[in-house]
Amino acid sequence: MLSRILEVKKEEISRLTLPEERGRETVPFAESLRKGVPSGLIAEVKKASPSKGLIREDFDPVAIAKAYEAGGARAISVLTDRSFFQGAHEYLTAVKQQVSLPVLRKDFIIDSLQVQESKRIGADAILLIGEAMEAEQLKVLYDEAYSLGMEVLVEVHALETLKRILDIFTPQVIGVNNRDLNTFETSLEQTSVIASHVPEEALLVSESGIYKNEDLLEVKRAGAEAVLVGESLMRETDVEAAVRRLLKGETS
Ligand SMILES: O=P(O)(O)OC[C@@H](O)[C@@H](O)c1c[nH]c2ccccc12
Repeated sequence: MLSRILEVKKEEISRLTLPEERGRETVPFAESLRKGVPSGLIAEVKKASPSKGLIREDFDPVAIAKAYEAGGARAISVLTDRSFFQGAHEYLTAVKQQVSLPVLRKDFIIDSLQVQESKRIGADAILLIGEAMEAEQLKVLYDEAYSLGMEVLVEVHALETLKRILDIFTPQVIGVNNRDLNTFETSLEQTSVIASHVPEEALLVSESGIYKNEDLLEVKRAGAEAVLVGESLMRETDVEAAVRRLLKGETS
């Protein structure tokens, strides 16, 4: 699956022209998550996914992001990939303009042009997926993002991938994707597999497959300092109440 997505991305990049700068001032991402520790929540605006199909029919990205903020999330993730996740750049720009939390651009970023584009559409942080490129290339895009004033969530699924990256540098924020992007298999245990190899100074985020407060407690016990949650919140009618239930009053 991941390789199919990357093929489509390469084609998109070949046609990419940079939009005008649309965002506002950037808001610190890692710092906001650290304030949420022990469970800084990145809540994701996600309409659909290749594994689950359409997740939410009644889809108003700004209303959802505002409910996430009111419920106690520390950052908002917005899917901008159109082809596989029915996302849009416009969703991110709109959320950035109307919500004060930092906004993470969730997409398959493998090229410098996409990093520049992220800044222009208003991202405070971007996702870089370890499995999507060589560690050297990831470092180049990582440095470029920081030089533009953005931050980076470096995601890995496999321990091997993390080791390749740590051989080169230590990212400030490291995410474990509990879902394997090739098979879609999801297991929260992946967080414990990775956690003991993550350097102390990096902030560890556990991503995907978190449905309830017990799941959150499980990944926290494994060492996660923040979580990234999409589907389970997107399926709820009252999104704000769902965030509160997930966090169970653990953050202010
Ligand atoms: O909907 P979930 O299971 O709560 O997962 C959210 C997020 O982790 C997931 O959307 C995700 C993690 N890494 C990605 C990379 C690309 C696209 C999507 C993702």
